Amino acid sequence: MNGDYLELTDVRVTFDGFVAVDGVSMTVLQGDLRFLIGPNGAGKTTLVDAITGLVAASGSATFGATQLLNQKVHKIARLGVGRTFQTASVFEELTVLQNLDIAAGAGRGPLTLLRRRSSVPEEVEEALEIIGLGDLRDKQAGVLAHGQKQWLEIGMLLVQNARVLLLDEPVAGMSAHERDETGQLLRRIGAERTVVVVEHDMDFMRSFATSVTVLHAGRVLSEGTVAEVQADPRVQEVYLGRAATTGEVRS
Ligand SMILES: Nc1ncnc2c1ncn2[C@@H]1O[C@H](COP(=O)(O)OP(=O)(O)OP(=O)(O)O)[C@@H](O)[C@H]1O
Repeated sequence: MNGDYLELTDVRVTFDGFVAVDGVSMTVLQGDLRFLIGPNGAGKTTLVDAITGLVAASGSATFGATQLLNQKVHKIARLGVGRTFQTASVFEELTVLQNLDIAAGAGRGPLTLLRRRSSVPEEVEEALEIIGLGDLRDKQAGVLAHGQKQWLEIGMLLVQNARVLLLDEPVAGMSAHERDETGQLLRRIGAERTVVVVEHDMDFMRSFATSVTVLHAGRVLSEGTVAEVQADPRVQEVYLGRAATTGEVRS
């Protein structure tokens, strides 16, 4: 096993005395496509916020040998840990290529950024290929379909050399076709990276998760393969029972 894995130990986040994340420990290996599921308010997004520096936390979250908790947001990004939000945050007036170029420049100094580019950098070409937006490179991001914007945002993490990707509900609002394309994309990028997907879409989880962690009231309720967590009576009681007919769980 190389050092490319995310290890959380007893992560705890408190808001004014309210414990939102209550001692979470989990390990996500490179090549794993880990889904983080659980009812609304379980603490999924707060856990991702803690790992990416948006909220203070106690405990430990390491990637390689580096402690991520309570570091500055930009430092965590530079360490190779990237995230997306529920709403895609791309620059709508800029083209696909410009969005990727700016993201690629996040790690470079201002002087290098100002220098005119004669060709498309290799990492941007690669990202375009992986996210399947090569033909749309000169389109304004604002005219992309919802799914394509999410893929562009993932591409922006790839050009920043993210080794850990934390994706918050990446398929929310997508068509069935877009969901499937997104699953294939996550498989491609997940083979060489550590990917954690926060999701409520249980059909999507069943199709693409290689492992699942179920959070409930800030704690890990269950963890294992899709089959294992689905068969866990505690999970059925607090969460999956409600999804039996809809495929989607919202409380
Ligand atoms: N900034 C904050 N201040 C106070 N409480 C917060 C804050 N952020 C989140 N919480 C609370 O922490 C708990 C966990 O919220 P969180 O958004 O992490 O849950 P979640 O599992 O991501 O839910 P959802 O599936 O609805 O996105 C909730 O009770 C929420 O109200």
